[in-house]
Parts: sequence; structure tokens; C-alpha cells
Amino acid sequence: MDTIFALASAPGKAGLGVIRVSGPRADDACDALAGGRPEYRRASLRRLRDAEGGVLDEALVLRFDAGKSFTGEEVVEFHLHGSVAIIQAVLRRLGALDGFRMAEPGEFTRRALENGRMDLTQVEALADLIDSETESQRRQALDLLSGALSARVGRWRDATLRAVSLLEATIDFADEDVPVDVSPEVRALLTEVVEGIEAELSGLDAAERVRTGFQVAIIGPPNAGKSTLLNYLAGREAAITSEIAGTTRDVIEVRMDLGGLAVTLLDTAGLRETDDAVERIGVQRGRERAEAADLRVHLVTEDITPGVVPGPDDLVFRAKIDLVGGEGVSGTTGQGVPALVDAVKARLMDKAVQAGLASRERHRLALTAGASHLHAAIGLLDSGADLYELTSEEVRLALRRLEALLGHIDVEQILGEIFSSFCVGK
Ligand SMILES: Nc1nc2c(ncn2[C@@H]2O[C@H](COP(=O)(O)OP(=O)(O)OP(=O)(O)O)[C@@H](O)[C@H]2O)c(=O)[nH]1
Ligand SMILES: [K+]
Ligand SMILES: [Mg+2]
Repeated sequence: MDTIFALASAPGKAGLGVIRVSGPRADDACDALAGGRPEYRRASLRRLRDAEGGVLDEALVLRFDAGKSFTGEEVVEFHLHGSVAIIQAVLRRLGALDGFRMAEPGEFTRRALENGRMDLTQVEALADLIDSETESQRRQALDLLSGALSARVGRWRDATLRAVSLLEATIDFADEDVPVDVSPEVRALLTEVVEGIEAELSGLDAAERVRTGFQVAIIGPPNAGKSTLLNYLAGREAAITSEIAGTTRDVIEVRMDLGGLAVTLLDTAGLRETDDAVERIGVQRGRERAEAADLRVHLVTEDITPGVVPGPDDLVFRAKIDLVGGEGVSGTTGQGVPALVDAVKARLMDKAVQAGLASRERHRLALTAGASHLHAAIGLLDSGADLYELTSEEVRLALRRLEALLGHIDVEQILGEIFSSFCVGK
């Protein structure tokens, strides 16, 4: 096993630069650079030296013993002054040591997984946490990282495992006329797991939205002031505005943090019948994106928007109230915008609170497949026939899905995909 190293902090000039070393020979790095091995888990100030004894930097050295480190291996961290030259020099020095090489993207985390320091849902959570930009994303990722989903899936796995062993025991003792009928207990176990999985699945869409962001579309007739409102909310000229009806064609997206929720605002083409072929495409796209969005904000004027009826969950605001007065919004003066933001936030919060822990397509596929095998197993039990072998097979298939969710089997296949999104140093 190679000892790997990489810059763990962001590249470039900074106050500090942290280089992480992990592997069986990590202590060699202490010997070679710091002239000895500091105590475990104790920040120690050391002069780091090159091969000729010249000083590379004065740094904090942190040593972790195997089994108690991020990767589960011997780990050493060098907290350097964050200069590009120092970091390069230290990386070069480490690269020259026997058995040392640069880490590949995600390799530290991969070792953590392989050494059982985290499971696959926690690896995903770590990626989410590093990507998190809003409060709700941060909290969601920390929940997962703490192993909340792992614990839940672990309970389902244990119950499923118990069901398999009950069935297997019955099959093994079939000749011996074991009087116990295990069906009621197996059925109860499987039903409980299926219900748990289905509850989790019902919160998956919301969780996925919290993780990747809610989409909110602004729609309405041409010249209602949709782009002006978008720009006001974005705090910049993200979209072109003009007094010409039909200015916006492409859907304009602006990412923002709305009260702790990640939101993508969509500005769309004004909805109208038109002979302009390009505008018509824009209107069509706008309609489709608005329909697929989590929430639609209708900006209305006196004009009737052809063929558009706000849905019961949509928000409707009267536009340009600086001109017409009354309740509504103005993207020019900002009047009514705080109320609009509050209303959007409230609607999205209603959805966000339904979020479960599972938040990815990978989770959905595993849980859906697991539940369907369990349903099949329950169906076989309910058939009344003596179909324990078939039932057991279905329960085993469900079990495999739950194990895969945690990354315990079929790992190799999914690992590449997950780790490819990591960068070097993680
Ligand atoms: N007084 C006032 N003028 C506004 C307001 N919002 C937009 N306008 C003006 O109305 C015109 C149309 O604004 P846009 O933001 O381009 O309208 P739009 O709905 O995006 O229009 P399309 O993209 O063509 O559908 C521009 O001249 C804006 O300056 C508002 O709240 N108050
Ligand atoms: K316009
Ligand atoms: Mg526009």
C-alpha cells in the first residue's frame, strides 16, 4: 500500500496550506522533514527541512494513529504557511520519499471507506458538505455525515436479515416437521421495513431539492417586468430588460440563497401567441421549465396571459405597483419584494420540511428496488402456499439493495462514479 499525500486545502495563496499524508509510511515524512515524530493528536511546531538540511518552512505537524484518523491509516498533516512556493517544495520533498506518491482525486476518502471509517452515504455526505452553500444544505449534509441514514438503513437491514434467517431455518428443518409457523413474524418484519422505506421515499424529492436547490419560475405576459424583478432579486443585471415586449427568449437562471434554502430563479419569455418563430420557441421553453419548477410566481398586469391559469400552489403578484398602486411588487423600486420573498420562502419551507434523509437518485433506485422485492416477498407469504424458498430469495435481493446503499457490496461499480466528483486532497 502506497503512502499518499496531497494538498488538502484550496490551491493558491492563503494564510495556511495543509498537506495531508496517509499510509503505512506516513511517519517517515515526520522523520525526514520534521526530524522526528511528534506525539499523536498534538499540534507540534517544527522546522521542516529539505534533503540537504535547508529550512523549508516552520509548520505545525499533527500526527494521527491508525484507526483514529480520517482514513483509518497513519496520517500526518503539515500545516504550512500558505505560499505556493512552500507547498510546492514540501510536495516535491514528499514525492522523493520511498513508497510515497501523490494522492488521486478522492483517494483519502476512498481509503476511509475501505477501512470502514465511513460508509457510502457518509462519503456522499462529505461531498455534499464540501459543496454546501446554504444553511439547509450544510445541516442536511451534516445529518448524513453523522450516519443518520446509515443507522436507519442499518435497522432495516437487520430486520430483513432476521426475516431471512427465520425463513432459512424453516427451510432447513422442513423435513423435521418444525411446528412453528414463522410467517406472521416474517410478515411483520417485512411490512415494517417496507413502510419505513416508503416513508423515506416520500421525502426523497424534497431532500433532493434541499440538496440541489429549488427551482422557482417567474412567469407572466410580456413586459410585466419579470426580468426587472429577477435582476432586483439577483442584485445584478442578469437578464436584459427593455420596453420591447418579447425581450427575454432563453430561460435565464440565477442561483441564490433564499433564507437558507438554495434556489434557482428562472426568468422566462413573456407568454403570448406570436408569429415570431424564435420567440415562440422561447415561450414554449419557458412554459415547460415553469411547469417542471417547484414553484411558479405569476406577475400579472391587466393583460390576460393566454392559456395560463395559476395553479393552486402558485403565487400571484400584481406587477409595477409603483405605477398602479395597491398590493403587489415593483422590480424597479423594490416595493413589495420582501413580501414576495417571504411568500416564496414559506412555500418552499413547506416542501423542505418533508425532506427525508435519502436525497439522491442512487438512494431512490436502491430503496425502490428493495421495497419492490419486499412487496414480492410479502405477496408470496400471503399466497398461503409453502413458498419459503422463493420468499427467502426475494428477501435476500432486498437485503442486497440495502447493503449496496451503504456501499457494502457492488462497491467497485459505484465507487468510480462517486469519487470522480472529488478533487485531489479529499
Ligand atoms: N415603473 C416600473 N417599470 C417597470 C417595472 N418592471 C419593469 N418595468 C419596465 O417595464 C419594461 C419591461 O420590463 P422587463 O423586465 O423587460 O419585462 P419582462 O416581463 O421581462 O418582458 P419580456 O421579457 O419581454 O417578457 C421595461 O421598460 C422596464 O423598465 C416596475 O416594477 N415598475
Ligand atoms: K420586455
Ligand atoms: Mg424579460
